[in-house]
Amino acid sequence: MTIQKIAIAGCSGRMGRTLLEAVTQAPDMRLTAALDRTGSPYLNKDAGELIGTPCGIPIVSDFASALTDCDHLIDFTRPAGTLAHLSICRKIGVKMVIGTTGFSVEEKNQLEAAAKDIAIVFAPNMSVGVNVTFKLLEIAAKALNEGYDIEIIEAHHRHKVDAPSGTALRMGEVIAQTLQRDLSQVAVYGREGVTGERKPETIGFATIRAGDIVGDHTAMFAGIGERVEISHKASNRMTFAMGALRAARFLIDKPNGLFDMQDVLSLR
Ligand SMILES: NC(=O)C1=CN([C@@H]2O[C@H](COP(=O)(O)OP(=O)(O)OC[C@H]3O[C@@H](n4cnc5c(N)ncnc54)[C@H](OP(=O)(O)O)[C@@H]3O)[C@@H](O)[C@H]2O)C=CC1
Ligand SMILES: O=C(O)C1=N[C@H](C(=O)O)C[C@H](O)C1
Repeated sequence: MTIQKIAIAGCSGRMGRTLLEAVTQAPDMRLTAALDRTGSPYLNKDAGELIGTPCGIPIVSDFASALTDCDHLIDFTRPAGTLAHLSICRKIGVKMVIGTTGFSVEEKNQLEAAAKDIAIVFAPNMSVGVNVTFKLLEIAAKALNEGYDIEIIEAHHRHKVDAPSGTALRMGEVIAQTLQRDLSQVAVYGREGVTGERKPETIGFATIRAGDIVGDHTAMFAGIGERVEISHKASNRMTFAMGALRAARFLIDKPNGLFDMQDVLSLR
């Protein structure tokens, strides 16, 4: 068994801490770098202290030198951070697993360009359940392609900064693509005031931010006399972290290319 050398960006964040737990418990992985941004109060502390088990790896902020002895960087931070890390990984040939959400179209193009040189898995949701849900949405959209109004509802914790969630947007993309609609033309993000009647081809998004909700997503297909709801509810961030580890294993023999969890889970 070849041991994969893993670096974690944003290691003191919610996902960073969960990833620390997952990586330090994985028999085929070794944590070789734990990174936080400049100014983090955790710099120079043992990364394991964040999860109650010291591991001898200090938290540092100099990505370029910390990444020299790593195979993969797992990055769940913010678009600006991920893009800065991307350019270093591209330069020194470190593969990336990117879970960050909230990228603009232009920023996503930067990921695609970097994937010419390094292998990347980029997915708004790394859980197996959500990725199976995307397949269920294809089936539902194909069968309920007329006479059903489509709405996507998502709920997350009070600290989440982007909306709608990356997963909700991907759900919209999957449905729009199946129905040969252009999401940028048919998406409706929230409603207020005298909105007029619903246009049949629209795909609506509704966002809830409250408490400690880990991540709930529902796609509703509402017709006359019935409605179908396809839901996923995450109750623990470890489901995302385990998906990220699967993604890193998937990348071992990939020299370059941009992949998502549908590739990792052979769902395409
Ligand atoms: N794909 C998936 O399966 C999942 C994706 N996510 C996504 O992952 C991301 C992180 O979520 P979460 O862990 O809850 O967020 P947190 O805010 O808890 O953690 C984010 C971490 O990134 C750091 N960070 C913020 N901005 C920058 C920057 N510009 N450069 C470098 N580091 C930065 C933060 O540092 P500081 O504390 O100093 O700000 C923190 O350590 C979000 O985009 C979220 O949507 C979340 C769960 C699952
Ligand atoms: O910020 C989060 O917490 C999550 N973000 C992802 C998203 O935006 O879809 C995935 C998950 O739902 C948790």
